[in-house]
Amino acid sequence: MGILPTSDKFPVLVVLNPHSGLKQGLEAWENTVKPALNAAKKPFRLIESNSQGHVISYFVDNIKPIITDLAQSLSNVASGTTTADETIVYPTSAKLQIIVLGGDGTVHETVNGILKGVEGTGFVTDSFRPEVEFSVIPTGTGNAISTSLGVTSVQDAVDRFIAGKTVPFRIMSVTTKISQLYTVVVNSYGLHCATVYDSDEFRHLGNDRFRQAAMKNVENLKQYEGKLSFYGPTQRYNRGSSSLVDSSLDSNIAEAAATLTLPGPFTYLLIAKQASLEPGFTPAPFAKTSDDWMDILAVQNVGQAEIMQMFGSTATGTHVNQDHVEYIKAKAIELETPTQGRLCIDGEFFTIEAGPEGKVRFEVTSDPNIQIFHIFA
Ligand SMILES: Nc1ncnc2c1ncn2[C@@H]1O[C@H](COP(=O)(O)OP(=O)(O)OP(=O)(O)O)[C@@H](O)[C@H]1O
Repeated sequence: MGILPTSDKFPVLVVLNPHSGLKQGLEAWENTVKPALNAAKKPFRLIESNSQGHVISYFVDNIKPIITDLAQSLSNVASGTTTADETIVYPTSAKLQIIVLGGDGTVHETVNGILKGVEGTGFVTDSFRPEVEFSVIPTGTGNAISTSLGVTSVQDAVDRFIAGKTVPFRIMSVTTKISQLYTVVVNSYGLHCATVYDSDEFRHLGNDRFRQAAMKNVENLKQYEGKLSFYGPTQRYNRGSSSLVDSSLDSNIAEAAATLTLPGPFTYLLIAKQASLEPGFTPAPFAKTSDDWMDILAVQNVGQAEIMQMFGSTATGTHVNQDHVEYIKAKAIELETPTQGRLCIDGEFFTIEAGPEGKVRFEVTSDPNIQIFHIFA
């Protein structure tokens, strides 16, 4: 039996966003990541993002041929005595490695491009299910994924890639009547979303852009109308016992009746998959990159003093002990707003249409054809 090239010979895809953060991606690539790949004799293919949305369209258009090539590189040729007896044995899985030099938005584009590129094609099935292994090199602004995994530098991220240990990288689905996409870090509504929206004008300040924009929005604090409904199991933070306590054991997330409802209005609402959104800012301290929950931080109808008090404790995650903070882990939730609203999904903006027609459902799906991602940790 002859073995054709293995995945070690298949190129690592390197997605470089030269615009992320303070534009340090290219330098990190040339000075640290490329030399490490060359030293490890790992072939690579560089994909340089040239505009917003480029990475999504690249993967929508190319993921199928890439995975086909990868699967072929892993195929075994079982030989008989003559060439005519040879049969090709295709693998049931294939691991595609992707290094992202950018921020969370670039990981978001990569994940969405890959899943859009394979959806509805029968390309990912029980008999063949590719897996994607991400190495995220922190060269964005917030670097939420890297920060939440405790990655401290470009070199640390490269070392973890070379060491080769991965953990599941779970994602959330966000669905409305007319659209569907995936979130890797956080969905937000209210003050946080307004802050991200306004922060682009302060991009030259690096990480400080979020603080500047947050202060601007706290000064003009608004309340955001909306109702949040929970389906299936939930765990709610209990301040008395300082722990998460099962508040619904209902395992059916498709149930019509909500197990819990927060009536709003929301001052601040996060639906997070990562604990930290940037170094020193850990609003969802119980969130885990690899678990099958999403973490909801909800602050309803409070004033500037309560918001500032919360911000004062988010570095340590102790804000969950404050009276006005609700912290709940869930599998499926729906947000409905009485008027048109704005949702922020991994730094991108999305319009929520008013009323039941515009309802947005967030879910950590257990579909193995969606949860195909791992991350070097
Ligand atoms: N060549 C390009 N020129 C301008 N913008 C780009 C380019 N390529 C991608 N983009 C956009 O850059 C934006 C920022 O990317 P990214 O999220 O990686 O960095 P960041 O916002 O600085 O970091 P983080 O998300 O970690 O806070 C994304 O909206 C992406 O679509």
